[in-house]
Amino acid sequence: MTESVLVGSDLVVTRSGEQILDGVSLSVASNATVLVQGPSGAGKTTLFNVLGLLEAPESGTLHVDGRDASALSERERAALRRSTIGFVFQDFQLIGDLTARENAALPQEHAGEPDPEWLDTLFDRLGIAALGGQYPATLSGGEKQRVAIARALANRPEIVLADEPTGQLDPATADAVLDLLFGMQASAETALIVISHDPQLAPHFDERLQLADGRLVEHEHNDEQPPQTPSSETS
Ligand SMILES: Nc1ncnc2c1ncn2[C@@H]1O[C@H](COP(=O)(O)OP(=O)(O)OP(=O)(O)O)[C@@H](O)[C@H]1O
Repeated sequence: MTESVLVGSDLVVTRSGEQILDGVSLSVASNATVLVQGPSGAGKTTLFNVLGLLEAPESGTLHVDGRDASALSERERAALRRSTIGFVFQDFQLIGDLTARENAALPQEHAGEPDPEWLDTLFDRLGIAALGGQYPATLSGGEKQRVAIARALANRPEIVLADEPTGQLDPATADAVLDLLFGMQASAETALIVISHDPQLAPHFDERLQLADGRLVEHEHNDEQPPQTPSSETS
């Protein structure tokens, strides 16, 4: 049985008296791919922030890589976030006056663990090896997204969280970016949690969660196991 790398239980977030997350519970296996869907305003980005330790829930518990995040100080949560989670933000969030390579290297710098060979590997696999010296303003949306993916994976995180990673891309580039994200997820053995409106993404994921009004209203497992061979009962 694969162990869970992320376990949220009864997560609640309230803003201005309104429940934005209303008792969300979920468990993500260490190599699972999970798609979180839901209409605008359902609470997807809020869930992304909570699962990514960017925002503390008002109540409920969250275990990340076996550690109870609710019991940690702000500083400890930041350290846990840096060491276990890679983020791909909807708007890339690349720093304009750093090159692509410098942007992707940031998590390694923050952790004090430079690993230029791994960055080379990431840039190669993502097809952006030639773009390392360029600044974000000179990159296309798809190229920026690839740099953002390289940055998310720079520290070999256990969990990658991606908020609408294909939202700003044309369909062909979106497909290419998704392929890369899945390819990297499989080879780096991370859990991949993607938030997206796009219903076409669903078949690619092991699990699909549907959020509505801050609640998890559906949880589907996509069983792609090959059909079982007839059991020994006939032999
Ligand atoms: N800082 C805030 N203060 C008050 N309400 C907020 C705040 N941030 C988000 N909300 C509200 O919380 C609800 C959920 O927002 P959230 O961004 O998590 O939804 P979402 O599912 O990601 O939406 P979208 O798909 O449009 O990005 C929305 O009704 C939003 O208006």
